[in-house]
Amino acid sequence: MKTLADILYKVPLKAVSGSTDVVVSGVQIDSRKASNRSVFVAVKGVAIDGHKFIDKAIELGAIAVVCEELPSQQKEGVTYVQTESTAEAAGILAHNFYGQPSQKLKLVGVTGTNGKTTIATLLYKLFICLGYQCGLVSTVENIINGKIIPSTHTTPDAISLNALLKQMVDEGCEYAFMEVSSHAVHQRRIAGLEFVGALFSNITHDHLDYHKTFDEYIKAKKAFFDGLSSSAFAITNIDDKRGLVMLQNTAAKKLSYSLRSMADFKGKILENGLSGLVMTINDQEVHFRLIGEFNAYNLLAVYGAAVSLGQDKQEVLQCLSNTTGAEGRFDYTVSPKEKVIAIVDYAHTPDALINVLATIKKLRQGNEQVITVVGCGGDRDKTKRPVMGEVACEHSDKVIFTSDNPRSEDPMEILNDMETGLPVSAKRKYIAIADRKQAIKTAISMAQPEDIVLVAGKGHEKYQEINGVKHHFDDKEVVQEMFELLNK
Ligand SMILES: CC(=O)N[C@H]1[C@@H](OP(=O)(O)OP(=O)(O)OC[C@H]2O[C@@H](n3ccc(=O)[nH]c3=O)[C@H](O)[C@@H]2O)O[C@H](CO)[C@@H](O)[C@@H]1O[C@H](C)C(=O)N[C@@H](C)C(=O)N[C@H](CCC(=O)O)C(=O)O
Ligand SMILES: Nc1ncnc2c1ncn2[C@@H]1O[C@H](COP(=O)(O)OP(=O)(O)OP(=O)(O)O)[C@@H](O)[C@H]1O
Ligand SMILES: N[C@H](CCC[C@H](N)C(=O)O)C(=O)O
Ligand SMILES: [Mg+2]
Repeated sequence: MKTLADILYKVPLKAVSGSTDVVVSGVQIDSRKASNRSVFVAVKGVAIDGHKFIDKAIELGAIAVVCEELPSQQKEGVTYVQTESTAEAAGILAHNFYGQPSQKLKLVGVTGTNGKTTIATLLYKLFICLGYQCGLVSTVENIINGKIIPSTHTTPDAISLNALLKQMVDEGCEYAFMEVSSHAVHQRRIAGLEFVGALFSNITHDHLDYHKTFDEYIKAKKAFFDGLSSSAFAITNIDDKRGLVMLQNTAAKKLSYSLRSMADFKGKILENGLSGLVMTINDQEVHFRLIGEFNAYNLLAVYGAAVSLGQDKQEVLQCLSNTTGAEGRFDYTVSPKEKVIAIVDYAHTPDALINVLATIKKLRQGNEQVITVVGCGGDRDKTKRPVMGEVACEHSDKVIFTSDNPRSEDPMEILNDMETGLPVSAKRKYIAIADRKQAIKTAISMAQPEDIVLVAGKGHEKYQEINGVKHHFDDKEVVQEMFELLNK
């Protein structure tokens, strides 16, 4: 049983009206979830101001309200707490309410534009292989010792996140690996958490709809490292232009990885083909099942984290050598008869698309064509659309622009955005087919034996979101269907 005073521990207070010596039943940032004796935290959101729902939460039983502005009319028997940032307070309150779970686990966070899911998933798989009980918080799914809990965000809101971490503690986990999105840092979903380690993968164009400028986006990611304690470690990719900036103001122990220069964790690719990567990591030669240079970076980051967590280098490399990546990341199938290669990948940023197409280019053995099916999400950063259109055309032989979660937007408008700015030479290369299933089928039927079809943008996703409704859709399923047809 916890009181309001217990969970206010470490929350910077401006004013309190009413008693804090009251037993509370939970913490909520959504008034609709308030119930008897819960604490409602009013957060100013992107769409709406949570302060508007204070009375609604009290009607549903909230016994205390944490807010940035005290309401002029206060209700009898309700405690009002004023604080500078309720988003920050929500994290700390949730952490206290759930028994400070991040202190009972070794929590490692991964941030960066691309590679978070891959790195966090590899860490989870590695530590399971090393014999530990672990948890994972990721875009694809959350996992507690093998048990899957569906995921709604890359990084859940502070309440769901702390509840999940508590469940990990209750189920005996020693380690937890989580993705830390820039939205989560900016919205303080991670406030109050104690990380033993943090990793940076890279930063490139994405989410400018939300952060407005690239500098703001960098600042959001950097704030994660700025908040680490001196007992934590921070590992960065020094081949990324912003790699060192990320660690500029951190109190944590600074470590680096690189494929190009001297670093604490130094890798060198010896072979890079469809059967995997052969590389040296700090002079040890190892074969990995993962494909592509970008995965060499992900593997270095994972190795660095494992060694920093005190694991045996040999055992780490042995486990990693057998590990496969995350679902829908360079996920490939070969058609039985024509040997067409279909690759389903979650590349949904210009940089990820360049990387995956560069990897494919290196895998080509002769004159096989590369046919790319790609779209851009609706209600998301519009400035990446023409860039992704251009990247796809520049690095593929043929391209089909199609829909990728149009959400509330008109799919044809998104396709138009992708087409603007394409050079004349590219215009002969592409067609637009808004229906994603039709687009994938067309690409596969256009393919000659041994050609490569890249289906980019949705990876593991099992839906196509149109006007607020998620319709079942699975890129891999459509590829399989088409391969079966070809085989008849
Ligand atoms: C743009 C964005 O990040 N939005 C997130 C944000 O919502 P918001 O600021 O719009 O909230 P709001 O609707 O304005 O409401 C403000 C407050 O009022 C409360 N409210 C609202 C209505 C009501 O009746 N009662 C009530 O109390 C809300 O609970 C909220 O606390 O806070 C919500 C609660 O934490 C999130 O669920 C929501 O994620 C939306 C659904 C989303 O799509 N987010 C994406 C962009 C996202 O977060 N993505 C990143 C990954 C990005 C990457 O690839 O790196 C992620 O971590 O998943
Ligand atoms: N280290 C990397 N550098 C660049 N691109 C990468 C890297 N790792 C993966 N990718 C590419 O980016 C795509 C997304 O990878 P992943 O899901 O691991 O990233 P993420 O950061 O979790 O993305 P999200 O923010 O959407 O959850 C992959 O499908 C692949 O094409
Ligand atoms: N975490 C990213 C995922 C994008 C995936 C893509 N399929 C899309 O829907 O745009 C986002 O929410 O922006
Ligand atoms: Mg992810």
